[in-house]
Amino acid sequence: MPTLATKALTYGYTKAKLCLKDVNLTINPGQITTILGPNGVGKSTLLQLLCGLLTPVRGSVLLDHQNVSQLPPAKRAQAIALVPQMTSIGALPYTVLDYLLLGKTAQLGLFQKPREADYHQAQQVLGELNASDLLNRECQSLSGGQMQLVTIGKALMQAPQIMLLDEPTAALDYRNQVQILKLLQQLADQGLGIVLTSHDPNQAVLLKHQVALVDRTGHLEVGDMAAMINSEKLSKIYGTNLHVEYVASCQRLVCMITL
Ligand SMILES: Nc1ncnc2c1ncn2[C@@H]1O[C@H](COP(=O)(O)OP(=O)(O)OP(=O)(O)O)[C@@H](O)[C@H]1O
Repeated sequence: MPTLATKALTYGYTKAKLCLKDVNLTINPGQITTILGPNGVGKSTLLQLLCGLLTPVRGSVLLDHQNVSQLPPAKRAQAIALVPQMTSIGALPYTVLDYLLLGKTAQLGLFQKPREADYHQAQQVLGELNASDLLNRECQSLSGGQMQLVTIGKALMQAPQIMLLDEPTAALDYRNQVQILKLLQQLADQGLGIVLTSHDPNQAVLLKHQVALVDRTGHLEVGDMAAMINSEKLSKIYGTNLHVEYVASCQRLVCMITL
């Protein structure tokens, strides 16, 4: 499995205003990285840079030693899957099955139809997500949470080596949140590099590995979960009082808000 790394990555949508500055982040095989930070600091932008949808103003994103923005799109899609934020997915005129099969595009020839095995994979992926009943539904008829599961399913269809997920549990109920977090752990155990954004530091605690905090100046600090998740760092980054405490009954740190 490849390593994905940014070197002094800098980006702005306009020249006048940079939103990410000198970001150095390494995503190793089998490692989960949770990106936390306030609204609008550039977390989604970072994911789009990591998969080559956006091109850095300065610095680079390297997949092993190859520049991601110079890789052919099919090669990129074979290595990296992006699960976009729910708010950026418009109304889709597909059935769930057709949408899932779009995940195979990079592996099929130009005029090649999906193969028998691809249909089986679509059923299997929905089964893993506990959403088999959605197979023949129109995407436009799905609830927000159902669509989020299906969108994760489409990324799984790509059989990527690295998965980037933008707030993958934002629309999900607690059972589905647990299911997706466990799935991410399983994928990491299989050697995939996993990066997700979240607004819940508790997810970073549960997923344990690496945590990246993006601040309002566009700088990113990265470290082990134990070093990054504490009251002081989180209160500072979010600009509000947060309390992080070990709760024995949960056997983990818990992040709490206070009013
Ligand atoms: N296409 C675009 N054109 C211009 N500015 C953009 C564009 N997309 C995002 N931005 C701006 O870039 C900044 C970073 O946006 P981004 O979506 O990466 O933030 P985020 O950290 O993911 O936020 P949130 O937590 O609210 O999802 C924001 O100020 C946003 O308004």
